[in-house]
Amino acid sequence: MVAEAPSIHVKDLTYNFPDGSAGLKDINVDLPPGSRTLLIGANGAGKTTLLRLASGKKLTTNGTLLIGGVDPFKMGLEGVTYLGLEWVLNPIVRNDIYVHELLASVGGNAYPTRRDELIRILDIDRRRVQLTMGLLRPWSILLLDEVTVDLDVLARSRFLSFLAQETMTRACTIVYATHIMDGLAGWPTHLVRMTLGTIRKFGPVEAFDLPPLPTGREVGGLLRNSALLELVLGWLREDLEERGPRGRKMQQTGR
Ligand SMILES: Nc1ncnc2c1ncn2[C@@H]1O[C@H](COP(=O)(O)OP(=O)(O)OP(=O)(O)O)[C@@H](O)[C@H]1O
Repeated sequence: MVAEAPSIHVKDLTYNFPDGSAGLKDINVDLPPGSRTLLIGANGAGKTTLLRLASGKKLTTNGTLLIGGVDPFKMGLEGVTYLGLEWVLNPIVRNDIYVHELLASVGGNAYPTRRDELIRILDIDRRRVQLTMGLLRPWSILLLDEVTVDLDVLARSRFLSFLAQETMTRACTIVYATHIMDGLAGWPTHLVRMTLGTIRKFGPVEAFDLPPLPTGREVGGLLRNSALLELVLGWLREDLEERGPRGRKMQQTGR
């Protein structure tokens, strides 16, 4: 990890949506410089909301949010990149502009080495150029909101290696919200577990008890999952049991 990379510090942060509904409650998280964090939680747990707040796109309702020691909303921070699906699936990629022209339009020619490396790693075609455009400028904080759904497993694996390499060679810090645990073993340095707008637990990967895997390549005829996926499956089952089925209230009141 590179020491001058920014840290992420969130203290007693509560956020309500403009319609008054609760978004995040009492969030406390500390992620060190140069860390690679996986943000994990069921649909609707608040991952996107937290990432967008950290990117400075929303005003924090109360509490403290500091990226590299400063408030991203007030400072309009340079070097904080938020990439979500709305960015990578933007229909711009379906028009006829060439890859190099698109990359040049976001300053690609200023970073020829990064541009060419990203083109190689992502095996760029028009669908992937959008992701490259978002990653091109050397960010110091990357907030990724599952952007790899469109990548095949080889491209995703190379992309994850590229991100790990970035944190080891430049001053940068990554938070990645994903539901796809495939190929992530060994990638994160930290985990954050979110449930219903709250942080359930966070810390270095070593602080989490990864469930023991059954020995042998197969279990009951199925290939075994990674320890990370087993851990996350356990969390989501627990969340589901605690929360109950969606729409239960509606069903009850409708009877
Ligand atoms: N602008 C908004 N106004 C009111 N409620 C919202 C708004 N945006 C999101 N929500 C609600 O807040 C909750 C958290 O949403 P969020 O998108 O942060 O979850 P998430 O963990 O990223 O989910 P997913 O895994 O499905 O992307 C959800 O119940 C969502 O419906």
